[in-house]
Amino acid sequence: MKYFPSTFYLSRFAEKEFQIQLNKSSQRLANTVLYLCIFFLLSFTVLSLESENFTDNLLINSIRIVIILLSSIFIFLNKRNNTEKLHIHFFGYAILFCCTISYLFWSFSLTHNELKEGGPMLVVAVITSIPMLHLGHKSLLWLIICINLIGIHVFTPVSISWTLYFLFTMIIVMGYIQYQLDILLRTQYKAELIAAERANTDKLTGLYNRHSFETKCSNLIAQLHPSQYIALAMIDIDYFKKYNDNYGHLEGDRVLIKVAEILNSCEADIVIRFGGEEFILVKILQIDQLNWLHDLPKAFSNSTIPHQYSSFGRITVSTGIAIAKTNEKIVTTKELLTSADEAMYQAKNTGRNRVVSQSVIPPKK
Ligand SMILES: Nc1nc2c(ncn2[C@@H]2O[C@H](COP(=O)(O)OP(=O)(O)OP(=O)(O)O)[C@@H](O)[C@H]2O)c(=O)[nH]1
Repeated sequence: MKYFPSTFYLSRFAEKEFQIQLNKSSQRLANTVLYLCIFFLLSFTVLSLESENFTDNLLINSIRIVIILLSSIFIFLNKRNNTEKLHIHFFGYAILFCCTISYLFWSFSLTHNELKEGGPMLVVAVITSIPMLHLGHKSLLWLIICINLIGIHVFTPVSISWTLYFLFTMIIVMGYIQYQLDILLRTQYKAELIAAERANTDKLTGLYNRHSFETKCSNLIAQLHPSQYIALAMIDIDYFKKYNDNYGHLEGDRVLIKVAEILNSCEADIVIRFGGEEFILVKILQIDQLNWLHDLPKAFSNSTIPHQYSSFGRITVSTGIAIAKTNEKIVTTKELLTSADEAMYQAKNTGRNRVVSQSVIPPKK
């Protein structure tokens, strides 16, 4: 039996992304609970000031003030925190939560001394629900909770059997709810991932579609090292209208699938069906790879797809490649695309079934 959905439900990468998303949504809830804690702790301190037993309870009041300060720091840090570090930050946050809430009840029992059997039940109910906020490091958080409960038992006038009874009951109930919640949230996340993947994928060829082009290309440009080049190739099937008109659209679809297969084997970093019979390939190149795709016409002649209405007698493609080296200025996706488009039309106008490359020099900003 697998106990922690975090270890088996999603891939490692997806799990990390999921935790970041979850922590972000828990951030506000966590802050609200901390504000409440601060409010209660301040009230107890003020009450103790009013009843003039502040100095009698000096240790307790000092702990209250320390927790108030710590909580305020956490709220401040939490608001400034970036998403990447939130995971680690949130763990510290969860520990503070456990301690603050335990202390709150301890404090409450000391002030009113009338928690009786209901006291530990409430304490356990609240505390056992805390790990729900943070889906990582569960075992450690449960351990902290148990230590806190022992503390509460020591400081409140309740029999050990009641505390243990409530502790085990609540752990079973909350553990079950948590397990279901873990599965539910991850199922939802998985469904979102699948929907996003579908929205970014071309149904016919299985390649990424235009929708995801901008983001993927910008991400690739951001990874470029100074010694590397980036190449964007725009590929257009020649005389495809004639193919459709004579062989029919279904046959045309089959050609698109075959073309996608050939392009997929070109070792590009990104392969996109840009729309209609246009494809885009993007790749980071080393200096010795600058003739990338120059034998693409040969690849199409090897896997002959007959097209008797083309002057070549088979399916061919015209390719325009834009190559940029980003030594000083950063090239943009738009600049690459415009240049590749120009080169592709040059390939069309000079006879089709060929590759035309041109360098892109980003304009001075
Ligand atoms: N079968 C099929 N055809 C498509 C699809 N999307 C676009 N097309 C067809 O692609 C053809 C594009 O034709 P044109 O833009 O005139 O280009 P072309 O005939 O290839 O001519 P050149 O590019 O000048 O060589 C049109 O007939 C569109 O109907 C598709 O998903 N399936």
